[in-house]
Amino acid sequence: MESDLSEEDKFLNIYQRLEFSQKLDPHQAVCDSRNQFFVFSKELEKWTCNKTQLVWMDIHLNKINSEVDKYDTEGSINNDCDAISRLVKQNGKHTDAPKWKSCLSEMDDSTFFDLIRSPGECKNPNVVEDSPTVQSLISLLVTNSENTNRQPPPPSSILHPAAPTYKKVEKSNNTIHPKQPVNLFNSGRSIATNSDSSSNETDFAKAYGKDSFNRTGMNKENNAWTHMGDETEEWYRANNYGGRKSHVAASNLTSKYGNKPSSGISRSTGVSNAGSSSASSHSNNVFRTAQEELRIQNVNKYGNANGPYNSESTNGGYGSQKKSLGGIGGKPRSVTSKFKPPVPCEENSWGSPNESCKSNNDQGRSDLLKCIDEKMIEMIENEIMDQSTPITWDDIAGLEFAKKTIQEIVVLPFLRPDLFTGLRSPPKGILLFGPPGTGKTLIGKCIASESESTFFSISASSLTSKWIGDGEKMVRALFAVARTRQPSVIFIDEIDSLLSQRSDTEHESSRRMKTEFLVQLDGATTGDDDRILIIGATNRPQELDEAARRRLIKRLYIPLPDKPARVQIITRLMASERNDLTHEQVDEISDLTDGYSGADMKCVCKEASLEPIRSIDISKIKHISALDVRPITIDDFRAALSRVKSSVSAKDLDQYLEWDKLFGSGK
Ligand SMILES: Nc1ncnc2c1ncn2[C@@H]1O[C@H](COP(=O)(O)OP(=O)(O)OP(=O)(O)O)[C@@H](O)[C@H]1O
Repeated sequence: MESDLSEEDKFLNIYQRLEFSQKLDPHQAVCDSRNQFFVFSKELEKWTCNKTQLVWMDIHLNKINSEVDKYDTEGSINNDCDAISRLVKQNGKHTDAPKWKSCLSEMDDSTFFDLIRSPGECKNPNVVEDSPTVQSLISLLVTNSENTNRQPPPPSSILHPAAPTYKKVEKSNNTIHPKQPVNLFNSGRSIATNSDSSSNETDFAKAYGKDSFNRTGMNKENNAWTHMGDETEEWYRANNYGGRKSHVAASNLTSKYGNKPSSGISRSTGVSNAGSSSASSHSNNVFRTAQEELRIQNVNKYGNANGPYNSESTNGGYGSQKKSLGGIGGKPRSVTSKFKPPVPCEENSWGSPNESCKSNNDQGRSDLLKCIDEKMIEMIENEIMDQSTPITWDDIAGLEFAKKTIQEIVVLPFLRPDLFTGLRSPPKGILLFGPPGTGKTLIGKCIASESESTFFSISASSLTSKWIGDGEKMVRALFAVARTRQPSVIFIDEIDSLLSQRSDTEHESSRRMKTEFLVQLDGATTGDDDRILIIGATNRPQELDEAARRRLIKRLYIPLPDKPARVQIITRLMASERNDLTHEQVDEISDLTDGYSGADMKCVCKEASLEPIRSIDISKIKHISALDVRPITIDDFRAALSRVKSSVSAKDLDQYLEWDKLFGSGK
């Protein structure tokens, strides 16, 4: 599936998600600058998740799909989730948060600041050269110090001068896996090398379009390093950072980094050779302040001192129109500007509502959604809110007991809430358990359409992989949106993987998501006012967390279809196909399919319906009329049955029956 998003949109999308997920919690804002490290070290764990998220998004955007296949050393990647966990495992040695924590906490201040300024040159033996963690760390420092309005680290352009790319790296024996996403903050493209600046521009322009080359504020004449040099100089002027020199001329800086063949990060960030152009721009040794230099260049280039971001200028700066990297008023966010998260309305680090929160209120948005990220709301409405064809009870074969119970406890109370109050109030959590492919999802959809509710369908594995790191926020957002769309049904497929029994070894983010889910579940299932029904579906009820089990009061076993149900499925599916099956033959097929699930039955029917096509001579298939294709016969079913087997074993069935006896709502 090719995404319609432009490269820039994709980048903004990912960048904002990352930025969003790095938003500080209030307690982190009180830490002093040295303690920041501990906080950020902790955050590295979070960063690991973000990388995963990034990997996932890349997978989703079809950027590394084929690479994932190559990566599958065990030969069985079943889904994105597996792929990601494997990628994370591989990347693990680079993002080893505890190791970083101890290594950095022991580090003296000067090593620490050296690391920030020039990670590639840091001589600390514990710092892994080329480690993406170093870059992540720097990115975190930059982003977070902006968030907290504390003393800023060096300008981000020093550390990651180039715009991010989706550069594909060929598989190699590097310690960093080739499929590891290109660090957003480190493009791997060295833009500013004087000798090949034009080719770099071409590269960059190729990747982002000619326009975006200008929009980043980096262009051929006013080349990136000159710009960086100025910014750097200003930064050093403004901040006596870490007790170091308060003023360092840009040329000094550039020669320091520019002439050394540095390794690791600085090489890849483009810092290493970047100095030469700057040096030439300062070669006449006339010292100007950064501000002056910038103004002159802007006047030359744009005809005004404010450069591309001049409010009157039609030349849109990067993000100067609608989109911006957290920038305010169309200007890109600078290192000293106050962080404006893309999150519309969570409390900021200082405990007061942020700007976008206020504007949301101004716009009169629902109170329920005011603290939820707009992007998440959008995602929920687009991806999770199910607007597929309504399902009726007649579409579900068999399962009479489950249907009757559900009608009684769910549908009627949803339609007439006034009749079902007090003792009659219905359960708000239902668990559907049973073998795969027996119609649990169908029932969920049917409940939603019959009770005229909004249907939210989410699979737990997508919560844990797709929104990894953001899972807990996603859960909160999901329930908030569901509250605004009442009555609503939230259907959670594979609920066992979301609410499996908690263990000490599980990841922090997954534990947080579980807790959030249970809290929301509790709220939704005990709140009298809410008309939200939670339906969990699982094939592994025995793995469900006890607390979750308790909250899903009605636990209904959805078994394999019995014979009448199988007849019903065959008849319904064959109704739309030409066939010459008699009642007796349908009966025979249903006998032959004992032990098949509803999904298996569908497979058999599909396979049988292909037989008439297979019998057509391949040379005639192009011209044959649909009416000339022979009808489906019993023999086609016999052939299909030799290929399609039941997917559920007798042993599995015993387990369900046993669990039903213990915890099920029975017959
Ligand atoms: N009782 C049924 N009546 C009609 N069709 C059914 C029934 N059960 C399953 N099917 C068919 O099988 C397909 C899969 O069913 P569904 O997704 O509801 O199963 P499920 O129990 O949710 O499976 P899983 O546990 O794997 O998610 C349906 O789209 C439908 O075509």
